[in-house]
Amino acid sequence: MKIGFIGVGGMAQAIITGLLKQTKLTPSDILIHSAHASTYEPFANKTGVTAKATNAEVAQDSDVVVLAVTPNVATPVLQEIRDQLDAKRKILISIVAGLSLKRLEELAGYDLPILRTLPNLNVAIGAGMTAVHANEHLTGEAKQQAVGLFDQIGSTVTLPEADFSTFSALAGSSPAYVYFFIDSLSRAGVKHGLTKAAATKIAAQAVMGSAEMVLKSDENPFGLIDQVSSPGGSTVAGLLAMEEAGFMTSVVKGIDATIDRDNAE
Ligand SMILES: NC(=O)C1=CN([C@@H]2O[C@H](COP(=O)(O)OP(=O)(O)OC[C@H]3O[C@@H](n4cnc5c(N)ncnc54)[C@H](OP(=O)(O)O)[C@@H]3O)[C@@H](O)[C@H]2O)C=CC1
Ligand SMILES: O=C(O)[C@@H]1CCC=N1
Repeated sequence: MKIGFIGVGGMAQAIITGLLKQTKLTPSDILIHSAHASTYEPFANKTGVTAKATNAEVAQDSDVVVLAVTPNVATPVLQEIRDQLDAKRKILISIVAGLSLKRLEELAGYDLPILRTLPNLNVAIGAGMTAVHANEHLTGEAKQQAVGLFDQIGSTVTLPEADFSTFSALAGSSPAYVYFFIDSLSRAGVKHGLTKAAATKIAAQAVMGSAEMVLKSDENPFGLIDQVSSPGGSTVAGLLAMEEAGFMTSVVKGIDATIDRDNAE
């Protein structure tokens, strides 16, 4: 199976890196093209994937075409490759935030099997979280194959398209917010005398363990907060100070702004 990527930015590179690490796909199975050779040629040289000269060549020579461009250029790019998207032989996977299946079908072909996805950057290490929704033409083995790509680089969840914006904030953008939280913890460690490297490792390991605890424990997060907060202790003092500075409100406001921006696409 040949997989072609149109757009080779941060997210496409993360998916390709994850696929090469976690699946049986080899660099020769992957084709790429993007707007600037200065982006895709060094990536092809580094990973061994094949750089093509045009978007149309990628679409022509791939069984699965992954649309990984920014939303503002998705329309002209799909118009450019539409003739190559033979509905009997190709699957289109879109990772473009805010681009509906209806719009994808209008632009790429009404009979084309299409999987709309919203992955996150952690697919690069096989720990992604990806929402998927297939159109009516993507069924059976072809659907399993397309969704299976994302199952192999993390977890997937099938969601109604109406929930994609919320998912995008909670899982697509949230890695940035969690990295920000880790960096904030780490900076506080530096303020109190730790090196940045030591503080970052300590903070990241604590966040990773805490996420795993939430997933594996029967308790909800508030129950776990209570277990950490010894009566009269330091944790509850820290929690109250964070809340006084608006911790939960700032997180919810950030998610609201993320959803609003996604809906404006
Ligand atoms: N970043 C993330 O965590 C996530 C991103 N997404 C979605 O993934 C998509 C890509 O985002 P991201 O990787 O962050 O963005 P980037 O800006 O990093 O990548 C966009 C890519 O599109 C390419 N491109 C622009 N114009 C064209 C064109 N005419 N033909 C071919 N390629 C073109 C760019 O080429 P060049 O580099 O050569 O200029 C670049 O490689 C977006 O639609 C976004 O919504 C979804 C989930 C998470
Ligand atoms: O910032 C963005 O628009 C994309 C969508 C989800 C993550 N990154």
